[in-house]
Amino acid sequence: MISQDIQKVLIEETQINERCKELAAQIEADYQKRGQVPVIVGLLKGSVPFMAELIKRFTFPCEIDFMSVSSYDGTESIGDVRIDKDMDLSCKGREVLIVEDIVDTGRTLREVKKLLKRKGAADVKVVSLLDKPERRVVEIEADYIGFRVPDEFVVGYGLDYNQKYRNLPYIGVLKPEVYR
Ligand SMILES: O=P(O)(O)OC[C@H]1O[C@H](OP(=O)(O)OP(=O)(O)O)[C@H](O)[C@@H]1O
Ligand code: HPA
Repeated sequence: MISQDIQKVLIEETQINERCKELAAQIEADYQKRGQVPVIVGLLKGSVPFMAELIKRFTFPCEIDFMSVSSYDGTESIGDVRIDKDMDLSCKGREVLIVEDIVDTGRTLREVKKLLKRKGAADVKVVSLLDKPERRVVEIEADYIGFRVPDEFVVGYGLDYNQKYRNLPYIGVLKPEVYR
């Protein structure tokens, strides 16, 4: 059982669901005012559970797409951001809402925002389930944040360690022996 590898739970599933409700209401109010049909772009793979929980609460018209970018090897940021899969839809002249699982160093977000702006997106906003501000090396903030987390490597609810633990329904910290 993967839950045996967890040292502590930081954020319970019920807290995540509650926060998703609040975030969805806030985003809905903002986008309704704008009157456009935004493209909601999930960054694979970590954003999948959060995106699913969030978008089912939207009642405004929107389109969904995904991008795949990689920037981590184990617990280490490789410093470089690689685009493995681009959006299928065009973002030219569109309002884009990026869905992230975590903003850590900020490098991924900087590169993805840069790319979408270069491709002509009219507006790029970001919603992230987690924010780890102590680790930031790039000056960037998400527009909507679920929870702030301390400077610890977290897993669950989409977040992985070496591709595992994404399916945990909560956010937790692994036992140190798992990294050995
Ligand atoms: O702020 P940063 O330091 O750039 O880190 C945040 C990014 O790192 C993780 O992606 P990863 O490359 O591990 O891909 P994944 O979503 O498939 O796990 C996470 O999903 C964010 O996209
Ligand atoms: O704390 C983290 N956990 C999982 N993936 C991550 N990518 C950046 N930071 C993290």
